[in-house]
Amino acid sequence: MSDLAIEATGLCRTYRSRTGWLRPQRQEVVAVRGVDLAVPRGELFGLLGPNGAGKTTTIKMLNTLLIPTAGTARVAGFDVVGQTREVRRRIGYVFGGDRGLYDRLSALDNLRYFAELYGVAPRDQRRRIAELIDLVGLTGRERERVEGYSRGMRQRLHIARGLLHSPEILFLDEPSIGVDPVAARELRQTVADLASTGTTVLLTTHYMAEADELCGRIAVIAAGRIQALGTPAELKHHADGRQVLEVEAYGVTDGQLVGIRRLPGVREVDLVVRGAAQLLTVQSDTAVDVQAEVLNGLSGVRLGRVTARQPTLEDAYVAIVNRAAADGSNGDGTGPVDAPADVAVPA
Ligand SMILES: Nc1ncnc2c1ncn2[C@@H]1O[C@H](COP(=O)(O)OP(=O)(O)OP(=O)(O)O)[C@@H](O)[C@H]1O
Repeated sequence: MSDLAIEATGLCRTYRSRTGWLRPQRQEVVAVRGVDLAVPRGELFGLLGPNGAGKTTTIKMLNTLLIPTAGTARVAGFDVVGQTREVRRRIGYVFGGDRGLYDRLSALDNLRYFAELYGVAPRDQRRRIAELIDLVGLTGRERERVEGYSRGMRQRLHIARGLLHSPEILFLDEPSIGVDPVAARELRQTVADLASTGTTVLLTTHYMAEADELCGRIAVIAAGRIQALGTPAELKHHADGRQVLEVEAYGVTDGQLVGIRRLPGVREVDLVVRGAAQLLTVQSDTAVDVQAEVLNGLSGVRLGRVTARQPTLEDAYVAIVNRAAADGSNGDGTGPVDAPADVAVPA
């Protein structure tokens, strides 16, 4: 038996579609362009990246829902193209969102139904379902209809469903999407508990903090390629030599952002909306003090708290994704990736 739960070599996927009906045109999107992965059994591995990076496409190839256009992958030791049945028997797949549960049924009845569907032996069903309800923290609520469940509870029930047939490997695609912070914390606890049972977990997420807390190693994917891979501590080195200035502001204009991006020593500029305020984050070289220049560039804007701090893993992630966008690191001239709304364009 291989020590690797997941191994991929040169995995690629191109989508071909047609647009227009009068003069149909063929369109090609290269979603994944040469992904190599080696995930040992029992690891909680994170796949992180901006929108459109290729995370879901990668997961779908690994769990046999999509055929790679090039490259190979083995999951639980079996080939994802030639041995789909063996792979499917050993994996679970849980994706974020609301689909896939019966609202009118209780959690218990949902799990009973899916246990039948997944072929869990009748004599094992009762014990397995009880174990899973306990694992995902729904004990005491299992007889209530799912329609009354919060998003977080539903998501934990999804995880229980994905684990019914005791998979060796669980793919968790954006489990915390749309879940409030408290429920997201409970969800993270569930994932951590699950990993401690020895199940290999491949988690995709947009949230660096989530990956940081949970994952042994993280691959940052952008433009269909792995741009960086390592433990959270290793990834943090991508922001070495930088310092971060955070400014709470009200009404920063695009023109001002462009001006700040052009300041000497500025490496990344990121603006996110936090309630009524904006949070401007400026990464700069430690050798250059940009604070006075940045505040000068914001003249006329009402400012709140101004904080200088050390870079976090999130800052390192922004640096990795932006570097990929800046050098169009697709390597084939297809240009930069789309940065998500909450990730800055490169300075
Ligand atoms: N069925 C499809 N047909 C055509 N293009 C597709 C299809 N599915 C995905 N794509 C494209 O492939 C690229 C990668 O998409 P993918 O869904 O794998 O990214 P992702 O990292 O999971 O993004 P997100 O975080 O937004 O879910 C994107 O450019 C996307 O538009």
